[in-house]
Amino acid sequence: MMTSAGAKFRAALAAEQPLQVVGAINANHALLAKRAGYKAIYLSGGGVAAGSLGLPDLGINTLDDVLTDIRRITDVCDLPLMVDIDTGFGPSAFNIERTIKSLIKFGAAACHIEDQVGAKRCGHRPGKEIVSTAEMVDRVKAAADAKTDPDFFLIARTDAIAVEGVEVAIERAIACVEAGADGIFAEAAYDLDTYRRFVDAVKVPVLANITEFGKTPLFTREELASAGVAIQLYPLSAFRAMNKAAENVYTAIRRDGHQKNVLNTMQTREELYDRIGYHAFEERLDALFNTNKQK
Ligand SMILES: C[C@](O)(C(=O)O)[C@H](CC(=O)O)C(=O)O
Ligand SMILES: [Mg+2]
Repeated sequence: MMTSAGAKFRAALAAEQPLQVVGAINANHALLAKRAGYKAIYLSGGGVAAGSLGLPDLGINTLDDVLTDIRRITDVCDLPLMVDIDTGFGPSAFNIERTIKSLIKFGAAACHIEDQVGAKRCGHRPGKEIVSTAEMVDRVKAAADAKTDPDFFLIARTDAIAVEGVEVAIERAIACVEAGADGIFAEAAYDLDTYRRFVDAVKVPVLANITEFGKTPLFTREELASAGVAIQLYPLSAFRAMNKAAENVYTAIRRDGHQKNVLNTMQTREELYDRIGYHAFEERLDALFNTNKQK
């Protein structure tokens, strides 16, 4: 029997502690992440919004926008993919059920669903609002019941730390685990002690979102390991770097009338072909032509 994506994610989690999960904004980056040695990758909601659609992370993108990006990644990369599904693309339990089933069908291994209101914001922005614990528990139950692969890894994210404090956030997280969450995402935690408290209380893998320029300090792997964190996430690191590099190139070519000053910042043609297996495809194409010729 083929190993499911969910089972692969669980194997990665068992093999590496904490498991480093990097954001891959597209299929090409998924291949780069695999090449760099990561055991799992991530599709960021903020990344789908900003990268694929040029929109802010405010709950604007739909399930279909996310599924398109998932499929493109899982078509070429066999690393287990964790997906940000924001508030689950509700409002009802039926929508959430459809979301989870579609994710599994498109090859995702794990996801996180959060307790913000539908008109959500980035977790590191002010003005967040959260739904009641009862409503979040319903979301998690709907998601857990919808798993067509029992190994699909369901993470409940709570944004409550910034809104109601750590104590309340931990209580919520415990309620989510009782409702069927396999892991907990403690969003916008601001110190190691908070992670430690979550880890001790929830007894399931805890995710630390180490996103740049946000509310969480850029804790190292060792620091997070010492707090018992199981998953460390870098959702948009490569995306931010890629955008900066693109801006530099656009500015330089516009300014200089040529690209010679920025050539050394570019991936070469050979490197690109190597990363996407271009030559192997070309060999198959040549073989195909030979076959055709013989006919
Ligand atoms: C993890 C996150 O949900 C994402 O969409 O990637 C964002 C990351 C970010 O905006 O830096 C979040 O933390 O809300
Ligand atoms: Mg997000």
